This record gives sequence, structure tokens and C-alpha cells, in this order.
Amino acid sequence: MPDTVAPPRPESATFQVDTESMPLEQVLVHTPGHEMELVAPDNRLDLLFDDILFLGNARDEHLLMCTLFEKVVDAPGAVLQVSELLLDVFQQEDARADFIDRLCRVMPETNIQAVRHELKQLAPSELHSLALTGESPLPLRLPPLPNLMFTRDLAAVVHDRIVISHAATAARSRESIIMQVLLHHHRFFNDVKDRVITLPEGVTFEGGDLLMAAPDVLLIGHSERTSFGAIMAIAHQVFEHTPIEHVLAVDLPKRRSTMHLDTVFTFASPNECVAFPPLVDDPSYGYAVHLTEGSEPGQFITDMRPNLCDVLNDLIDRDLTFIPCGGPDRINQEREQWTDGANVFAVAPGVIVGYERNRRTFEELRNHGYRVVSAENFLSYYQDSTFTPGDEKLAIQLAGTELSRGRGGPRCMTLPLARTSIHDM
Ligand SMILES: NC(=[NH2+])NCCC[C@H](N)C(=O)O
Repeated sequence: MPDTVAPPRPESATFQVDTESMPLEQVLVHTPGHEMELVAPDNRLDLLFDDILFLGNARDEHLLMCTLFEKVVDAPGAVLQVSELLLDVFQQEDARADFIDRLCRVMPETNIQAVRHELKQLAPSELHSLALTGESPLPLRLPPLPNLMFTRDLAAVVHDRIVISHAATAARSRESIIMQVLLHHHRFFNDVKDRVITLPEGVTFEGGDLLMAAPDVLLIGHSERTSFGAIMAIAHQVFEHTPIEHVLAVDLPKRRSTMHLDTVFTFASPNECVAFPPLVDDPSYGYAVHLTEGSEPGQFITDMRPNLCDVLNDLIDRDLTFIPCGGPDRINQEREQWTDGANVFAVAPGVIVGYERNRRTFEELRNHGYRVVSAENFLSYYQDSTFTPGDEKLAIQLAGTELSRGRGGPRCMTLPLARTSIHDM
């Protein structure tokens, strides 16, 4: 199994995502570590895990995914690890202090305040381990962060701006602090750290709910995790600072299986998406409020659209094809949606990664002209040559038997910071 040899990291981050599925340039990931071994039968539900994972296999599967991204992007430093950036930044005293202060503010119910002074004495590696696993040499034990591997939910990039998540659950609120500290203190983010879309206290937003349908069309799920207040705050600021002209707030059933919009809908290429069929044919899904900018500051014009798919076809000037997750039968649609069949990640237009176990979804992709290939075969085929996206449509299968038990797919495990702009294609 390939192990990642850390490639040289670029000097600075760029935020640039104008359309989902454009060729990937820079992506933030987190390969699971010891924090995953701290999920136990008794705490798993609080930690948002349906089961406990075997770390060894989960890591191997994740590292294979990273190797795949490096091969497709083929540029040094395309894949950035949260854990490495955090260890870098904790070498700075001000970053450590900021992390501790934010921790005390966000979790006032714990006894962190009482050991604030001792926390400030921790070595960078000790604080790093506290941040990820909750373990430290102090008489203090915080919950681990096993969901950090779903880096998608930490933030979202809209053109040259970033929205940092306000997690809906206590289990994930420390992840947003990590992202804030990286952004504000890591030299890598120096050039972009001021381009933040800020959210008011009290609203909740997680990155898995945000999808860039086109340079001027943004989709945000109104889900179990993202509140309408957050959608309005984001809409207001993207209208002001980016080329976005339409925000669609997409209503989703507030339940675990559909926790984020990307659990039921993802783009495979600019004109193809993989969708859980009820989103297209069941009125309890996909009802969208269409927001555009009003004539006065802070005003929106809204209209109601009963079906996400129809409104998307209206707004983006290309015909969208909906590839059904799970094939024609509802039982398989539901089974494969639960194991993230609709959560594919596009590394480039028409080059997507999904979990192998979603067989019927891959069958549908094959019917739509995708060549289906395993990650291992892809890598060995291109071992000595360069892969150039665009020659054919590819659906790459990742074994993911362990990772998929964390209830997140390849899109959830990636936070693209930069993609080639549609205008440069
Ligand atoms: N973007 C996503 N769909 N992320 C999935 C996150 C899964 C994670 N266990 C949670 O419940 O939070």
C-alpha cells in the first residue's frame, strides 16, 4: 500500500473555487490517526459515529485516496494535511495562545479555564495531541476529534473567499477552532487570511452543505447542520464580495442520513451530477428558496422553487444530467445513499472518486459513459506516465469499506482550496 512521502509544500494558499468539479489544484485533508481509536461503543453516538473503525485499514484507504489525488493533480503540495499544518503553527506561541483562548470561549462548560495557565506551558506536540485526541499530560480530558477526517465540513471556499464553519454539534466545534487558528496564524494562509466570510454567533453552518453549481450560482443545504440564518449571512456577503448572483437554499429532511446537501447531491462534471432520486421526485426534498440581491443593501428578492433540479436547469446555462445514486430501485437508492453513493468527489470534470461498495451507482455511471476503474489499477496504469484529465470520463473506485462506516464519502473527506477557474479552461 503506498504511503505518502510528504511532497514539498507550496509557499502560500490560494482560495479559488468558482465551479464544483473543475480541475483540483489544492486540497486540505486529514488522514485519520489515534483520535479514531478513541471512539468506543459508549461515546460513539455523541461523536457522530455509527460504529467503531479499524484505524489501520481506514488509514491505508485514506492514504491511497491521497496518492490518487497527487497523481491526478500532478503538482507538488497539492494535498495538504491539517495535522501537519497544525503542528507547524503550534511552533508559534501566539498561535498556541489563540487556540487555548478560543477553546476556553467555545467550551465554557468544561473545566479548561481552570488549567488555562498550564495549557499555555504545554509543548507544541502536546498541544497538538490535545487538539486532535483530547489527551494531554494535564488532568484534563477532552473528547477526541474523529470527524476531522471529514475536512469538507470545516469550511468552504467561494471564489476567493472562505467561510469557516460553525459546527452544529459539540462533537465538531473544536474543528472550527483548528481551522480558525490555521487561517489566522499559519504563514501558508498569509495572503488569504483576510478573505473570510464571517458568520454571526448562534447560526450553524457546515461546509458539506455548500456547493458551487456555477460561477454565479451557489447551493446551500438547509439541513440538520446548517441554519437558515447562516444561509442568509453567507448570501449577503457573497453577493457583496464575489460574482455569485443566485443563492439556492435547499431544504432537506432534518435527519442523519441527509445531514448535509452533499449526502444527496454532488457534481461529477459541470453538467452531470449524482443525485439521490427522491431529491428529484419526492416533494419533501429539494424545495429551494431562490435568493437574489435586492435593490437596497441587506435586501433579498426571493422566489420559491419546488424542485432543485428544475431551478438549476433554469439558472445554469447548460443541460444538467442527473445520474441516480443506487440505480432504479428505491431500496438500493436508500442503501447506497446511506453509504455515500451520492457523495462523489470530482478531481477534475468527469474524473470522480466514489466508494466501490456503491455498485449500482457505478453501474449508472457506466451507463452514462464513465469507465469504471479501481484506484489501484488507475495508479498502476499511470505509474510511469502522466494522467491528463479530459480524454475520457472516469469513475474511480476506492475500497473504503472502513472509511464508509464513518458516514462520509470522498467529497466529505476533501476541502478544495483551489480549483482551476472555469474561465481558464
Ligand atoms: N460533508 C459530509 N457529508 N460530511 C459527513 C460527516 C460525517 C460525520 N460522521 C458527521 O456526522 O458529522
